[in-house]
Amino acid sequence: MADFASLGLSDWLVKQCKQLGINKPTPVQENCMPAILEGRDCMGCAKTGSGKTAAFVLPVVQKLSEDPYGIFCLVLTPTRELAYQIAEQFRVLGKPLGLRDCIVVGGMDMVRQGLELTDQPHVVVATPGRLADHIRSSNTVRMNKIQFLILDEADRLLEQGCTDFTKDLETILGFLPAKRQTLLFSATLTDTLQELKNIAMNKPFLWESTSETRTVDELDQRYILTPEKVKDAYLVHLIQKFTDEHDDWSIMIFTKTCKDCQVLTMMLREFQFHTISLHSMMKQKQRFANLAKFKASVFKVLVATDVASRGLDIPTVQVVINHNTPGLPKNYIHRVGRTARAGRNGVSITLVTQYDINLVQSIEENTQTKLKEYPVVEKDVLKILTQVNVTRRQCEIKLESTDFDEKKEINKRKQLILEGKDPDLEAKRKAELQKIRGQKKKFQQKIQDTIQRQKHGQLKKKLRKKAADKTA
Ligand SMILES: Nc1ncnc2c1ncn2[C@@H]1O[C@H](COP(=O)(O)OP(=O)(O)OP(=O)(O)O)[C@@H](O)[C@H]1O
Repeated sequence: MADFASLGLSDWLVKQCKQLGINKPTPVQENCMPAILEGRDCMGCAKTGSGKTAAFVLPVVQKLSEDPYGIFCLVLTPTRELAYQIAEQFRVLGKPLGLRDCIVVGGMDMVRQGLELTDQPHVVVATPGRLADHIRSSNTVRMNKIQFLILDEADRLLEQGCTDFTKDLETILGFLPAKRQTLLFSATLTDTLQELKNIAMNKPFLWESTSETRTVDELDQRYILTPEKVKDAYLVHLIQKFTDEHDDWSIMIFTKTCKDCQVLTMMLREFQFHTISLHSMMKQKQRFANLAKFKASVFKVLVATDVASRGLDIPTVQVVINHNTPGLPKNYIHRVGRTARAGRNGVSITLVTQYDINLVQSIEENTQTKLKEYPVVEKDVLKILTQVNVTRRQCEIKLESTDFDEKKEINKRKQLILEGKDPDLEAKRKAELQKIRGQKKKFQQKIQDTIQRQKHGQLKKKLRKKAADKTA
């Protein structure tokens, strides 16, 4: 196996790696770093927690030490928390160089960011929306000397999910020099490979780990089949069990919506679990503060939406619980990848209702892994069922008395305005669409009823004929 020096890193950088416990290159580092140092575009697809960040940070820092000027490298990433984590790696590994970074993310002071950007940092780590805002609104930002463009979690940046980055990416890509190295990384790159290849134009070096499975072997993947109404009781039971048995374990719980995330946090607190939350309806400062407290193990339970599912590297996370079964296999891969990182063990437990069985099948097919049932003594869960459900309802009522839903509406309107849409017109369109859907449903129901009636009539006829034949 190669060492970092033989891959082309200077002695001082190898020393710097050692200080971080990075002694031997992981496969993604061993394979991608030489190509990047040679000047090639690169696409690296490797499992969660396999060291993809250092696979691009190290060659950039090496190159920067050889020829530093202007804003040298731009990293784009889908979430604000991830931007801070990546910047931290640049800062630590590039410390002997006096590397200067600038973080450009939404929810933080735009004026200050603007000033930092004009101060020509070596590395800019940004979320696409905020950086595109700076580019559109200011003529002082210069990025014409960029040597590296890096898209971390590249497939997420390009997919058209609930946050659509495509317009912002267009603005940013149009602003960058064509002559540059482009590096794309993710644990689920293959799903959008073609679109990604169009961004990395110079015949990119593509490296993909050869393993058949898409999740790490150190991860024990489990499921619990439960009716919807018993889900929360299972959740409380699991957390009680893990916190009783392992006082140094941290637990991440993923939920489908911000509201669910908030209610579950309130509920778990009622049961005296030290719980905090992370979702997009929180103020950014609160998001950072909560994540810092969770990382420092001040709080051992974090309830989060998918905003925390990608990239976050928190070594103490030993358990991931999916309160809802993720609709897409790749979301599952990233969520459960928050544990069992860098060779450590971890457990994931997905709560599955009868309606989610096909989702589990597609997760199993996609990851090439079979989820095993997690054994639970059912009567222990049933014992707490009423108490859990009553507590949840109380928390829901408490939340309804706040302006949580109102804030959601305001945020939605803000988002639509930012996208150049008229919120009232959109609401009208949505209502019309719902009306049409309702009519369609009614019509389908009518057809179904008629078919049922006809079948019933035919059956009756048959039975009558049978009875008549018998008596004859
Ligand atoms: N060569 C190495 N040896 C030991 N540890 C390493 C090495 N490279 C990176 N690490 C550590 O492994 C952990 C996971 O790395 P990283 O966050 O880069 O994973 P990733 O592949 O980007 O995962 P994800 O797909 O979830 O974003 C980090 O704590 C990092 O410091």
